[in-house]
Amino acid sequence: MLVFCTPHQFVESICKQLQGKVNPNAKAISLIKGMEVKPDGPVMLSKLITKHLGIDCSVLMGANIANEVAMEQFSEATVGYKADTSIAKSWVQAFATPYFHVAAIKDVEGVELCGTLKNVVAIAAGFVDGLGMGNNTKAAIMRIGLKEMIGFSKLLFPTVSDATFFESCGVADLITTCFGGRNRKVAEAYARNGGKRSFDELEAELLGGQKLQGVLTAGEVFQVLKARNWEKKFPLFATVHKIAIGHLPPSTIVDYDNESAQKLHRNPSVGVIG
Ligand SMILES: NC(=O)c1ccc[n+]([C@@H]2O[C@H](COP(=O)([O-])OP(=O)(O)OC[C@H]3O[C@@H](n4cnc5c(N)ncnc54)[C@H](O)[C@@H]3O)[C@@H](O)[C@H]2O)c1
Ligand SMILES: O=P(O)(O)OC[C@H](O)CO
Repeated sequence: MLVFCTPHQFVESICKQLQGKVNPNAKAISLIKGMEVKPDGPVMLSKLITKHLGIDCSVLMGANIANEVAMEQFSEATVGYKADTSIAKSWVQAFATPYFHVAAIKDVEGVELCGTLKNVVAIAAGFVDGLGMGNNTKAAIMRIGLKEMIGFSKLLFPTVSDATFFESCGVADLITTCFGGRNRKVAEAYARNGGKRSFDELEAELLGGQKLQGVLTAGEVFQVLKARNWEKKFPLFATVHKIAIGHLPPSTIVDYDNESAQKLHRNPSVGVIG
């Protein structure tokens, strides 16, 4: 059993180092929240691991801020698996404890996209905090962000299930990250400084060697939006990226094209009910 848990930007190089050294019967699981964007489109990391190592790869995502899990405080997680129920059962057995409840669902892309995209929304939530706005604003941003997470996931993978977003990997992880995560923390500092200190500088100062995922993911999501002409469908995702690279001021996080957002919410082609 191989467990992958590293910042997402290093996965491909790690896989290349492992090539030819892994038993073909091994099973992998990725706890990594992020994706890669290749010239022909986005690639989920579970797929990248399978491609490089030729082994099955499930994912485990959820509302799991590491220090709280380490203190054995009750939390839940979701295993996303491809097809084989016996593999899913073995991962649940490997991870579950009385204080860490694990459920498995057959929606590997949906579970992985929840973990990936919530980091972009957490950056937006951090901007709201840094701007001194209150809980109503943060809740609004989280609601719009969740709608964009669902819409984007279903456009990329029509098999993604609505039910996935109500598991720990979905709404629960969104909530914990928007209130207690590192993405939120660094984005708050970025907005407090009016966007004048870079994310790289703030990450180094505030995270003591740990790595942010949301800013890179916002850039990767933006590449997909540009390539597919979806920018107007996902105004929050696009705005987070533009703020993070300094093309817009942090205050614009509540100032994006609301008309487009309303259209997204009512557009049945993205499977979102207004
Ligand atoms: N920390 C959490 O609360 C938490 C919870 C759930 C999921 N995750 C996800 O797990 C993944 C890993 O997060 P983390 O918090 O454990 O990592 P982290 O931010 O603590 O990053 C440090 C790790 O990255 C490794 N690293 C640094 N540079 C590297 C390089 N060039 N090549 C390879 N490895 C390198 C370090 O050795 C170290 O193990 C992320 O995708 C994150 O979103 C984290
Ligand atoms: O600290 P963050 O923002 O990387 O979030 C950590 C985990 O993803 C929460 O489940």
